[in-house]
Amino acid sequence: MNSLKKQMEYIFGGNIAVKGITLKDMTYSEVSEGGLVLLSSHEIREIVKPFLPDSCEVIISRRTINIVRLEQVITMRERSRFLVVNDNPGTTEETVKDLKNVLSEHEFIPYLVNEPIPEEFDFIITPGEDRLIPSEVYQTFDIGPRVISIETVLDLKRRFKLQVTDALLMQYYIKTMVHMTAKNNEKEPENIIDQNKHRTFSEIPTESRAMEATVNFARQMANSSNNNIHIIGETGTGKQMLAEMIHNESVLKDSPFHIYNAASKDPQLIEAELFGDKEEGHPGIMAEISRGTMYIKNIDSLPYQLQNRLADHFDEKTGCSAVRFITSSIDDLMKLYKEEIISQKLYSYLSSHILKVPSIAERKEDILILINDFKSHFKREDMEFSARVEEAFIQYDWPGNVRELYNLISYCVCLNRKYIELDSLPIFFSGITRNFDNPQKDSDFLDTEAVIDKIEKHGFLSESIKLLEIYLEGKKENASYGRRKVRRLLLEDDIKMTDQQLRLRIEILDELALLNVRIGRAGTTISEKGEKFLELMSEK
Ligand SMILES: Nc1ncnc2c1ncn2[C@@H]1O[C@H](COP(=O)(O)OP(=O)(O)OP(=O)(O)O)[C@@H](O)[C@H]1O
Repeated sequence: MNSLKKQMEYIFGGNIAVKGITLKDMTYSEVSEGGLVLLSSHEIREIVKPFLPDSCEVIISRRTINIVRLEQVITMRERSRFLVVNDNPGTTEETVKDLKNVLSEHEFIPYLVNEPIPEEFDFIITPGEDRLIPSEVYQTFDIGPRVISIETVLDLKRRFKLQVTDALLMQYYIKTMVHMTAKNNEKEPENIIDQNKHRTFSEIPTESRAMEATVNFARQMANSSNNNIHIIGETGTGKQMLAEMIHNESVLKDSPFHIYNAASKDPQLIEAELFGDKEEGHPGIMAEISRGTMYIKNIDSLPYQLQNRLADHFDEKTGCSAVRFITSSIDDLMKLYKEEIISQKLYSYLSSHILKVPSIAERKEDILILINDFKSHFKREDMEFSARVEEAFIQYDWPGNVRELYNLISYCVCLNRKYIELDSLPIFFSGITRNFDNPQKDSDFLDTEAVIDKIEKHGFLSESIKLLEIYLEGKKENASYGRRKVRRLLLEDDIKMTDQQLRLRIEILDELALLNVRIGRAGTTISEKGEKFLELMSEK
């Protein structure tokens, strides 16, 4: 799943917001109305269907072999015979077909797990399933897991009406395949949601007194014998994470952690899911749970008439140390009770052990700490934010809290740059620039010597300066120049460059954050840092 998500992010470069979810983490509220769902295979369609709102469009990603990884196989002597090993008959057949299409000079024989090994072949080939290889005797080519196909990429382009040519998208596609190949041996960072499964309180990075108090209280509750805990906090503050931590540090840690989200559901469905459905013949979650922690999020969305029934269940399970209930809400419990959203009986169960998770606005001292934590999570400790970006992060209100902060850092990671400037941040982050009408100069961030050093490794400094000047001209005229026009303007200054040389220069300047390279009509523009660099160079 991580791999498919990464491919999408690399290919579409931030033009599409991508969220990855594994089957085991799927819940009813995971996909919002009107979203587009890309499934990794046909097989999971029926399993996923009940979790998706009717208004969702579902497409199945066609997967194919990663051509970039075929280098060695392409150079083998002709008419070599390969035994193809994959995880099921369907995917084996598809892999054989794709290999035959691309490498018609060789022969490919499908291998079916649990069937005798065919008699005659020279090598084994597998798309990342080397654990299934039936014989160690033969030389094996592992061509890495199958990748999203170009048809699916073009299909997505059409559906999202992206302003990018097929040719450019194709180039990004190939670049992504090369990237996937180069990174193949590196361990992908785990999904942060999966991480909660092993997380404990010691992993909450904080210097906020409010957060510290919450964690200390949670630690005490984890090991106390009370069955009910209620967590209050704005969206994305980490309520679910805290609930999982409580579970992980309690005596129940080896039992399951169940999640039920009561938000945006039909009352009859909630009743059937929690308390059973006689016609369908299932007893309901409450009757089925015999051990572990049950986390019910958005408890205030539970229909009023079901609340006392739930409270009765709490009653039944009180004293039974095998089950604990943790509930959560965004609003304060007293307010919910006063507004008659929560019944008196349920209130009396929930109000005795309350944890409040502070919002980011209430713990601004933690912003840079959290950012460092996320940078190391993505193994991108080298990524640096300019002083203005850091300042803007502190100023911003973060309505989506830690989730929004995490998403923004993962966006920055996808930019694949060392230095992040204000104008590298996504447009939706507009709130951040509001306070910067009079921006202070960010001179200490620009290490001119290091920049010159890097530029000179790839060509003449004077040429890159000219290039930046051209883009500055373009910015003043409010025009984004294509490469052909840039080459013509360079020629006027007697600088002759092939398209490939120009592309490389642009890439280097992009890496140094002196240029902002964007796909499609947005085009390439000079960044604030690029302008600053030109200013400093003209003073020299
Ligand atoms: N202190 C933290 N350190 C690291 N990651 C955190 C922290 N707090 C939250 N997160 C991450 O932020 C994201 C949101 O957290 P979580 O889902 O627990 O929030 P929530 O309050 O339950 O949100 P909602 O009410 O919208 O469901 C998760 O990916 C979580 O792992």
